Amino acid sequence: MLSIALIGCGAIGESLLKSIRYDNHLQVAAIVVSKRSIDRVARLAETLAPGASVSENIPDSGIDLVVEAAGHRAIEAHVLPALKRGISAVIASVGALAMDDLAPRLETAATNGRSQVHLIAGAVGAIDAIAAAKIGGLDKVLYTGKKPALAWQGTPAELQFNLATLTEATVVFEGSARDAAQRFPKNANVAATIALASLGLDATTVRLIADPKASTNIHTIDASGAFGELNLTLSNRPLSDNPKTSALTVYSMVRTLQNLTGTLVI
Ligand SMILES: NC(=O)C1=CN([C@@H]2O[C@H](COP(=O)(O)OP(=O)(O)OC[C@H]3O[C@@H](n4cnc5c(N)ncnc54)[C@H](OP(=O)(O)O)[C@@H]3O)[C@@H](O)[C@H]2O)C=CC1
Ligand SMILES: O=C([O-])CC(=O)C(=O)O
Repeated sequence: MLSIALIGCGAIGESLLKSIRYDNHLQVAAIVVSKRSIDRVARLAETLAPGASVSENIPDSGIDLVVEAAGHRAIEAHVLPALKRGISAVIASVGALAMDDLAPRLETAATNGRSQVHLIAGAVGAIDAIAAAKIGGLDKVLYTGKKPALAWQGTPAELQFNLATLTEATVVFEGSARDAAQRFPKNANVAATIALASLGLDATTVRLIADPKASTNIHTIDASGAFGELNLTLSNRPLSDNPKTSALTVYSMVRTLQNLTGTLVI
């Protein structure tokens, strides 16, 4: 039985709790949330994670694994200290690794604590294939992320375009995966994931598109190298609680957790 501290209980966190509720190998022992969310999440936990503590901090003992679904700042506040304490972590907010020196700090914390960081594939696929292709040598990796226009609300795209009146698919960003992840922390985690698995944050090219005609989150990877070529398109249904986030992200998180407790894993 893996005893989990879930960090964040928004769209992903709540959906994750529903998905793993009856898994005999996983026990959510703690849910770590901001002060303002404690009452709301304590009510949710009564049915979705009975017995879990709900507080602002990871308990001092009894936790085997930290699962982050809270955003970039929570990694700094909760994941880094947990890794140093010897508690491994599963991270959803992979784009955070494009910030400052967070990636090497996570590595140092995990080395010192003899723990491990698992970055989920999240809303995208073929991470295994591009990571393998990298070993033979990659020439080009382009990620294109297209979402409904309103999924770009609250992002820098809103300052440049009137999202509510767009009539055509519009490129809202073109550049490196590092810039994309830094400027669109809630919409470009997969850009960072693809980059970290392939050519790196600075050499992986990203294009982000707001499309008023789209009803799904469409992720495309075009890669080429010594292995040949890869062209992948996913058309993901968004979570009802958060149109920025695809349901596949939750399933990817569940799969990661199941692989940590399973005996025959794929
Ligand atoms: N890898 C991938 O493919 C994807 C990754 N993501 C990442 O997952 C994260 C979660 O996504 P989603 O659930 O849709 O987002 P939501 O905004 O629905 O939920 C995030 C939750 O995290 C909580 N939170 C924020 N900061 C902290 C903190 N320091 N400590 C504890 N809780 C905190 C918020 O609560 P409060 O309001 O109380 O602060 C909120 O309830 C996103 O921020 C994004 O970075 C998202 C989609 C895909
Ligand atoms: O959920 C998605 O479709 C992808 C996403 O938001 C991200 O990469 O941050």
